[in-house]
Amino acid sequence: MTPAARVQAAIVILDDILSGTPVEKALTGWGRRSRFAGSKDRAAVRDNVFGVLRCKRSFGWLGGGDNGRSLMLGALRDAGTDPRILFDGVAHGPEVLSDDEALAGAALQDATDPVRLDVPDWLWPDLQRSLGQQTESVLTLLRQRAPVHLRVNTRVTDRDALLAELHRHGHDAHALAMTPTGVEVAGSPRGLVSLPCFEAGWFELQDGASQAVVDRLSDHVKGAEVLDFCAGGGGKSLAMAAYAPKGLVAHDGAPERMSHLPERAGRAGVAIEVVSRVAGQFDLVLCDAPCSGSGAWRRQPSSKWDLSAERLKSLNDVQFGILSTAQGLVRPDGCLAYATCSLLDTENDKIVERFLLAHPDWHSVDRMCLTPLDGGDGFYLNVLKRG
Ligand SMILES: C[S@@+](CC[C@H](N)C(=O)[O-])C[C@H]1O[C@@H](n2cnc3c(N)ncnc32)[C@H](O)[C@@H]1O
Repeated sequence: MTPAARVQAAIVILDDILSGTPVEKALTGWGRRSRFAGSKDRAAVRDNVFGVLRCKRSFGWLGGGDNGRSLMLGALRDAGTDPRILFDGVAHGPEVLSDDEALAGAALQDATDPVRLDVPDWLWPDLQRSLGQQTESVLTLLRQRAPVHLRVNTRVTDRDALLAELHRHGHDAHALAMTPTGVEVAGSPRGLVSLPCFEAGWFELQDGASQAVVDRLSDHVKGAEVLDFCAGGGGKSLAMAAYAPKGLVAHDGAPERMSHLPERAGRAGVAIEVVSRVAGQFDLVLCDAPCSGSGAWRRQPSSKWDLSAERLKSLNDVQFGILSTAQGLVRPDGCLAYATCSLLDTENDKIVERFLLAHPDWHSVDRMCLTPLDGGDGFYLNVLKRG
């Protein structure tokens, strides 16, 4: 496919998404209808779509509209590319720009802050209150593509050996500063999971901030009975398993989300008991709660636009409910850890405050707040104890 044809494909997919089709479904649907597209084409089209979704408001402003065509037009203007080069009317590419389209759009410096920084208006006060002076720099980073991070499985190898193996296979990779287990790979993650060292359990794809959360819990994990109460796909369970707990149980309110965990644990050479009902009490209970995902908007940009005040409020109630249930699963001298990949204080400190008001026998013993300025996703952790 030509660059223009890739742009036209992105326009079609974006229009499908804007009409309500979920992102992955829209991409898969286009992929099925476009057997001629090779893997590089598919990757480039996907990149176009995700690039626009991250910057939907500012690109719409630059392109003078909010349909797929205007958004791609804005994307090209933002990149400093003359759109007439790609909107040239040649077969499979976008139609030539109309006079109206050529004149539409305005300079970004005239846009409001939420438009310029690509967030919904209603969320702007919450973001400003939560991020303070870092609001502009954090939101600017969230407009860009997320870095690719790996977690070395220290039960099998070490970071230097993994780096050497990645270099040997032609990947440009370096150690991450924010976690001793982290590696950043330049460019795309494609091909990484086909490496023999992946099959041998040397690494998992995991953002550095997720790893840093588990590092921070490592003293509570070593030799302890641990419950990962919201295990999902098991990223944190696997990372905790590397810190040698005495036992590790994975649970999730939607147990089907853990379906690949036994296979992943087998590859990593670690023991994780997957349960749909929890029995007993634990030294550490981690609640990696469902949240807005605002710290990971680079990876899931559509969740930025799908979030609403009502949805946030209902997430807050779920978060509080999870902590209230999970505290009963903690041994008297154990720890309850609350984590989210959110940047919003309403999902972080405010939930912990609400929990402590309702459960005055608990108090906070550790707290960590990461933003993309630290090198990975935004993440929040608060560790609570009784007494
Ligand atoms: C942020 S995800 C967990 C990600 C996972 N810990 C990881 O590192 O890959 C949150 C998970 O909480 C689960 N969940 C939602 N409500 C729950 C509840 N009431 N009790 C337990 N888990 C719940 C969701 O199904 C989802 O898998």
